[in-house]
Amino acid sequence: MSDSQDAPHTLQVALGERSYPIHIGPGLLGDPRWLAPYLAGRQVMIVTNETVAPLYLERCRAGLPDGLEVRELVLPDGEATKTLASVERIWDALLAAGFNRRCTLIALGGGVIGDMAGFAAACYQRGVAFVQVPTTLLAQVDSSVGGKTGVNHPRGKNMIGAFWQPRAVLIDTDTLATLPPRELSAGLAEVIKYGLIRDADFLAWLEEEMGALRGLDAAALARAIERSCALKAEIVAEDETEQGVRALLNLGHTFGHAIEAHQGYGHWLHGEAVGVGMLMAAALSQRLGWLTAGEVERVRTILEAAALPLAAPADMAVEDFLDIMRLDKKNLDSRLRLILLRAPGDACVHDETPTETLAALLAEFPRR
Ligand SMILES: NC(=O)c1ccc[n+]([C@@H]2O[C@H](COP(=O)([O-])OP(=O)(O)OC[C@H]3O[C@@H](n4cnc5c(N)ncnc54)[C@H](O)[C@@H]3O)[C@@H](O)[C@H]2O)c1
Ligand SMILES: O=C(O)C(=O)C[C@@H](O)[C@H](O)[C@H](O)COP(=O)(O)O
Ligand SMILES: [Zn+2]
Repeated sequence: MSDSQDAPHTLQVALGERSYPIHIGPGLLGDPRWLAPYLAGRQVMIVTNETVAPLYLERCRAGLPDGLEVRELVLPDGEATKTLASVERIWDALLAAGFNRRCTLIALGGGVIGDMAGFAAACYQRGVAFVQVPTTLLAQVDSSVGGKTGVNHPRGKNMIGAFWQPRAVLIDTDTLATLPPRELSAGLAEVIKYGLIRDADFLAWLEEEMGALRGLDAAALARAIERSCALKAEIVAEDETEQGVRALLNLGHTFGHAIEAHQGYGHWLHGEAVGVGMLMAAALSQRLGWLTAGEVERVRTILEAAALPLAAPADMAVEDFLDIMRLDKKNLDSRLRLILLRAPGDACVHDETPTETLAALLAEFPRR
């Protein structure tokens, strides 16, 4: 890549006085220019996990200016640890260190760390500063932006949480070099989501560039991250607390969250469950007469090219799906609200799917 491509790009999440930048580029971690401006005071806690710490904790620490009181908390890894008990560990560590309201939490890791550290920041002494330093593709394109924080409940994903915006998002694209291929594919599911809900040109570009993206081509990844963040920032700025358009970001999630909860958190990666959930949403859209068979096939083909699963778990019956989907946070007045596709690149919120149509889709969708 040329120097100009290497220079970090900055986007803005426009939320009035809580607006914040998303810096995207290689080599950001370890460079004090990027973290220092967003620290609330001298007390800083880096929250990370056992996988990420040996890879990037030292570099993150090196990116902090001298003279700070820096603590590190290394949590266990995995979606199954996205619990209130883990968040309590963060609060315990903050109190043990005597951290006050002007402390800053740095979330160094994937979406699990980001969601938990963000929720800990939202509640500690009724709210302290935090900075997102996402190290998975999924976290870089989605979870680090927009301020949804929280933890899982055995009955449902992200059931306990808060909207709490970070002071900045720092995306060091170099961190993707160590990401396992399965995690890269999981992140690609959320990237494909943006194309499907709002940007048909981006979807077509992704179809062309999927090989480059899976091969960790730096320029292709940088473009995918930037376009994804721009679309998310635009939607969040329009509807921070999901009263309307933000719900489109949930394409595939009503089905996907049901799979994650039913299978036991961590057995299916979030992105894998969302990927197959988007195919289910596309297939349901076809049953409602909105998508053609060819358009559903297009969705299936791009998910396959991203090496994502295309079938639901063999042991999930129709009622297993419906029981969990009835608890979904989008539902109002006991009606299921689903995100469906009018066309690739054009999603909508729909709460009038006949139960028999949904049940038939769930019964007939392929299992693996
Ligand atoms: N808040 C939101 O808006 C939002 C959006 C999307 C997803 N989420 C949540 O995010 C979570 C999924 O995030 P995720 O996919 O990042 O999972 P994750 O946080 O579990 O990270 C995936 C795996 O990659 C490892 N890892 C992280 N960075 C690495 C690196 N650079 N190199 C090697 N390994 C690395 C992690 O330790 C973990 O094992 C789910 O809990 C999901 O609900 C939240
Ligand atoms: O930011 C959003 O809004 C999203 O829906 C993004 C999703 O990719 C993400 O998985 C989110 O955590 C789901 O939110 P939830 O409210 O359905 O738990
Ligand atoms: Zn998601």
